Amino acid sequence: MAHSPRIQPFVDSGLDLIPPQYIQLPEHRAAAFRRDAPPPIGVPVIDLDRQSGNPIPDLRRACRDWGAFQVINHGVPLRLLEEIKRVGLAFFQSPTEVKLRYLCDPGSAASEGYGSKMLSKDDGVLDWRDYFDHHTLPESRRNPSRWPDYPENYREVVAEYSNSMKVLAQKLLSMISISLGLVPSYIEDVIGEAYQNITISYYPPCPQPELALGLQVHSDIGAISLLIQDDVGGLEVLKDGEWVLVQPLSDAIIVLLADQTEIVTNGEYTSAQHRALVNGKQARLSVATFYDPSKTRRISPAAELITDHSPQKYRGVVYGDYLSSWYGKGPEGKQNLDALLINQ
Ligand SMILES: O=C(O)CCC(=O)C(=O)O
Ligand SMILES: [Fe+2]
Repeated sequence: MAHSPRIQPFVDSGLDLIPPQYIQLPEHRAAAFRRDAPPPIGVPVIDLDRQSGNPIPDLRRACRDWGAFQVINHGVPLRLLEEIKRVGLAFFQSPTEVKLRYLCDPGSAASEGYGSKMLSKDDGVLDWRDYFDHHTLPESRRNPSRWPDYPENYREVVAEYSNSMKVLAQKLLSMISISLGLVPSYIEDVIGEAYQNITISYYPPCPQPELALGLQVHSDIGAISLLIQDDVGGLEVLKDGEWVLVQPLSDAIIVLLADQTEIVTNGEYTSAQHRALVNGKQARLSVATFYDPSKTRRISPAAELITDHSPQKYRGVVYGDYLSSWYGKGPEGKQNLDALLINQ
C-alpha cells in the first residue's frame, strides 16, 4: 500500500500492524521508565485567582522541580478552549482532499499548514501524529487565508485564541520573572517581539500503541508553551527519570517552560521534557501555543542570577542559531541545551 503523506488517511484505510518507520526503540516506548504504581504526586495545579492566595511560591516550586504545571482561573474563557478544540477537530474530520489543500512545505522547518513530522531528517522514527501549524504572531506573520475556512468561524477562533494566549503568556512570564526576584518585564524584554505559533495536533488511534509514540521526547525550544488537550489523555512529563501523565482537566491550561527560559534563569528553572502517547481506541487532540523569542535576540543567563554560589551555567546564544542547530540535530533529550553548558 502506498504510504499517504499524512498518518490519519492511512489509518482510516485500515491497518492491523504499524509500518516499521513508526516502531520506537524499546527504551523510547510507552512502557519505559514508567513506575508500576501511580506517581505519589501529579503535575502541580496552580490557581491564578489572587483571591485564593499568592500563587508565586507554588509557581516557583513548579518551575524549579517540574518545568511544567497546569493553571486554573487563568482568565481565558472556557468557551474559547472548547471552541478551538471543536474547530480543530472539524478540520481533521474533513475529507482528505480538503486537508491536502493546506499541506505545509516539507522543505522548510516549522512551515505553516497541514503536516505530519517533527523533523526534516530522514532517519529518525516517525511520530504517530498529524498537525496543523498556524503562524499567529507578530501580526505581520498572521495570514488567516492560509488557514482552513471550515467550520465557518475557524479563522476567527484561531485569531481570538492567539490573542488570549498572548495575554496569558505575558502574565505568566511576568510572574516567573517576579518569582526569581527579577523585574516583572525581565523575560519579555529578553525575548523581544514574541513569535507565536499555534499547533493543533491530531493523534489517530494506533493499532499497536505500545510500539509507537504520538510525539517523541523533547523539550520545547522557545520561551514558554501553553497547551490544552481533550479528555483522552496521553501527554506525559518526565520528572526525576519517571514519566508522569498530565491529567486532562477541561478548565486547565498546561504550562511548559521551554529551553530559552532555562537559559535565562541560569538553570534555576528547568524546561520540561515531555512526550505524547497514543492509544488503540480513541483519537486525541491537543492545541499547543508556542511563545518564543525573535530570532535575532541573544539569550543569556540573567546577570542577577549568577553568583558565587551559582556560577554561570550556560553560554549565551542567538535564538536563530539555537533554532537552526535544533532543526539540524533533533531533540534527543536536551542535547541542544547541553551543548551550551559551560565547563562540561
Ligand atoms: O499533544 C501534546 O500533548 C503535546 C504536544 C507538544 O508537545 C508539542 O507540540 O510540542
Ligand atoms: Fe512540546
